[in-house]
Amino acid sequence: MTAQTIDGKAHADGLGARISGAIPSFREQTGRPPGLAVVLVGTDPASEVYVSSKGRMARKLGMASFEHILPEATTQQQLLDLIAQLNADDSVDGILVQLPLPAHLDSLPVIEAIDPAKDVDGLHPSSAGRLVSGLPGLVSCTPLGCLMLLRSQLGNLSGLDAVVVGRSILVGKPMAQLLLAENCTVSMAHSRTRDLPGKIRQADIVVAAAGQAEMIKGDWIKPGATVIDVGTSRIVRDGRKTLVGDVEFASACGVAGAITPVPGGVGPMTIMCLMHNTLLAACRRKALAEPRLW
Ligand SMILES: Nc1nc2c(c(=O)[nH]1)N[C@@H](CN(C=O)c1ccc(C(=O)N[C@@H](CCC(=O)O)C(=O)O)cc1)CN2
Repeated sequence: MTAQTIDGKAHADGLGARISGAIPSFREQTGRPPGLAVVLVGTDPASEVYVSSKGRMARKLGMASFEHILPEATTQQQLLDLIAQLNADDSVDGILVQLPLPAHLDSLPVIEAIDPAKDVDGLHPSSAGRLVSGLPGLVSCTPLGCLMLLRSQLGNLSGLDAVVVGRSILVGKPMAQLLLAENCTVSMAHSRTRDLPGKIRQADIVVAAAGQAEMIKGDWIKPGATVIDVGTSRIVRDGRKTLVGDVEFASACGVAGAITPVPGGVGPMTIMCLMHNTLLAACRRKALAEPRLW
């Protein structure tokens, strides 16, 4: 069996087309485009790439992009002052602070300082609480993108056994809540889980978000399962730097029914779901009808 490869880039392009199609109507009704503010502290090379991709994508779709690149030595108070300024700026509909922050900064108070109506990363405790409570809100971009891929691949997820490997607030926890809301039977696995291969072997859906290169092997996967790989690790293979996921792609392909590749799977959906959330936040802030985007 060779698994079907789930093309995240194609899905993201489709979503992007629907988002850009909805922006002229927002502009007509408000006299301005939806606005996204992205904050980067320091010079982490991967974060610099992600932040510039976000700004580029926002502009490409017709949004306003406000990029705030702060020096490594930025203090907690300076960062909180910037968040307060962005909260008060009506042209900003979404605020995202790129993670991880430098070690001397505490990310949770910064996330808590963001106006929940502008929390396009879905990380504010209010957004997380709304998700758990089944209330409409803004959902963290990577798990939202994973859910879109799963729905498009499998249709109705009700009754399926799902395992989420990893328990971060960015991916694992919101992913488990989204799958629960789809009526999956959800297990959460993490670094202390006993018999991880055994847990994964029972799952119809595997979402791998542990951040460990190629830790999940093909013979851990239930034949025909759908595998969503959130990991992105750079390893050296045959003397060359290679980007790999948390799943050993070659061996998993021989067992799974469908699998996301790395790169080109979940990553492009993360960026497009940020655009999705920015448009949604903009419509909600202005009490406009929300476009149906997926
Ligand atoms: N505030 C946030 N910080 C971080 C988030 C987030 O959602 N919000 N997620 C990640 C980084 N990230 C976006 O910020 C992100 C990661 C990966 C990709 C992506 O498209 N990856 C490509 C490969 C790119 C490469 O070659 O390096 C792919 O998988 O195809 C987009 C966004 C942590 N921080």
